[in-house]
Amino acid sequence: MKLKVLIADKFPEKYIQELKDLDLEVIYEPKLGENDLPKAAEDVDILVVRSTVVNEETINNSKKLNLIIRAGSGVNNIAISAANKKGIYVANCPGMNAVAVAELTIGLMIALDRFIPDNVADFRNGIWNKDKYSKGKGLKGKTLGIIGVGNIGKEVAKRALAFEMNVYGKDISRIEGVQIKDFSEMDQLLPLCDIVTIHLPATPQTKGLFNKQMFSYMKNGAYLINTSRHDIIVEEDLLEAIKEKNLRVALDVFKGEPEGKSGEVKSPLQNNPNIYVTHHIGASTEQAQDAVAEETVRIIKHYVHSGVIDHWVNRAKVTDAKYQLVVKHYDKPGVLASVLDVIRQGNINIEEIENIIFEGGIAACCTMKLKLPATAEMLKQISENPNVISVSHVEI
Ligand SMILES: NC(=O)C1=CN([C@@H]2O[C@H](COP(=O)(O)OP(=O)(O)OC[C@H]3O[C@@H](n4cnc5c(N)ncnc54)[C@H](O)[C@@H]3O)[C@@H](O)[C@H]2O)C=CC1
Ligand SMILES: O=C(O)C(=O)COP(=O)(O)O
Repeated sequence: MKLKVLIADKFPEKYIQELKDLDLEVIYEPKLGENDLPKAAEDVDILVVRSTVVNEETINNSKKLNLIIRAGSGVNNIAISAANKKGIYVANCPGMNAVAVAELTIGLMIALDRFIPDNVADFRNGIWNKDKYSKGKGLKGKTLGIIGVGNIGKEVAKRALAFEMNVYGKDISRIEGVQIKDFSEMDQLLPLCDIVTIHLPATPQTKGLFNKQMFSYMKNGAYLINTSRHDIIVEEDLLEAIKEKNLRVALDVFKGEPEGKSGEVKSPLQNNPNIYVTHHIGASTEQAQDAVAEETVRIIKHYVHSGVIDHWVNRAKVTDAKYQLVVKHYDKPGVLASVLDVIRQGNINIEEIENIIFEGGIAACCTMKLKLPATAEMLKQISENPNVISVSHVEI
C-alpha cells in the first residue's frame, strides 16, 4: 500500500509532483486549518505543514501518523509533547528560509529609519510631506543587537556588517560563523543598541522575554524588529514602552495573527503610528518557498528509502543512559537475541541501541546505552557466546 502524504499548507506544484513521482499518495489541501486537521490527518502517514497548527487532537486522533514535517523553521505550531507520547517524528527545514527572513529584517530596518510605509500611505492619500519624512538617521555606524544568532540571525549579521553597522549578538550557545561581539547579558547589550532584532524560537524560556524590564534597558528612540514569534514580546509592555521611550517597532508576527491566508485582522497594534506590521511574510519569497519544499521532499525521500529522519527535532537530547555496552559479534541469526536476553534477565532498560555491520557482512558491532550497569556475571555470560568477538562496558 502506498504511503499517504497530506500537505496542509501552500506548497509549490513542482515539488508536489516530485512526491508523486516517489510513488506516494499525495493529498494537497492548502486551505485546511487547525480544526480540520484531526479528521483530515486521521489516516495519513506523513503530514506536511507550514504555519497550520497541528494540535493534540490531530495527533491523538491519528491512526497511522509517523512523521510531521514543518516546511519551515519554527515548530511551535506542532503539539510536540503529544507527538512524543505516540512516537511520531517531528522534523523541520532549518536554514532554508533564513535568507528570506534576513532580507525582510533589513527591509524593516530601512523602512523604520526612512518611514517608507508612511511615505507611501500619504502619497496614496494625496499628501506630500518631504519635510516630515526627511528625518532618517542613517544606518552606517549604528549599533545592531541580534537576539538569537542562529540561521536567520547570522544572515542578518552578514548583511548588517555590509552596511558598516556595529553588530552585536546574544545567544544561549556560543556564536560561531560570524564575526560579531558576543554578549552574555541583555542588560549589558540592550543599552548599547540603536536597533534590536529578535530571531529566537518560541520556547518556554523565550516566552515573554521582551517585557517591561527588557524595554527598560533599551535606548530612547531605539528601533525594535521582531520577525520570530509574537509570544517573545509582551505586547502590553511594548505599547507602554513605545509611549515612554518613543521606540519604533516593526513586526512580522503579532498576537491574534489570523489562521487563514486572507481575511480580516484586528489588533491593538493597528493604530499605533510607531508600529509597522507585515503579514508574516518572512519566509514567503519564491526562493525560500522552493528551498523549503525541496528540503521537505528530500526529508521524505530519505525517510522512505532508509528510515532515517533528517532534522528530527523531537529526539531526546538527553536520555537516562549512564553506561555503554559495545558487543562486537559475528553477524548471524540469534546472536543479538542472546545478548539482549542476558540484559533482559538483569532487568536493565536499554535506552538506545545501534547495530552496524562491517564491510563483507561477517562481523557487526552493537552499541547499547544502558540505564544501569551490566554486572560482571552478565558480561561474562555475553563473552562466553562463541559468536561474540569482544565486549566492552564503560560508564558514560
Ligand atoms: N517570520 C517568518 O516567516 C519566520 C519566522 N521564523 C522564526 O524565527 C525563529 C528563528 O529561526 P532560525 O534562525 O531559523 O532558528 P535557529 O534555530 O537556527 O536559531 C535560533 C537561535 O536562537 C538561540 N536560542 C534559543 N533559545 C534561546 C534563548 N533562550 N536565549 C538566547 N538564544 C536562544 C539558539 O541557540 C539558536 O542559535 C524560528 O524559531 C521561528 O520562530 C523562522 C522563519 C520564518
Ligand atoms: O518557518 C517559519 O518558522 C515561519 O514562521 C514561516 O512561516 P510560513 O511557513 O510562512 O507560514
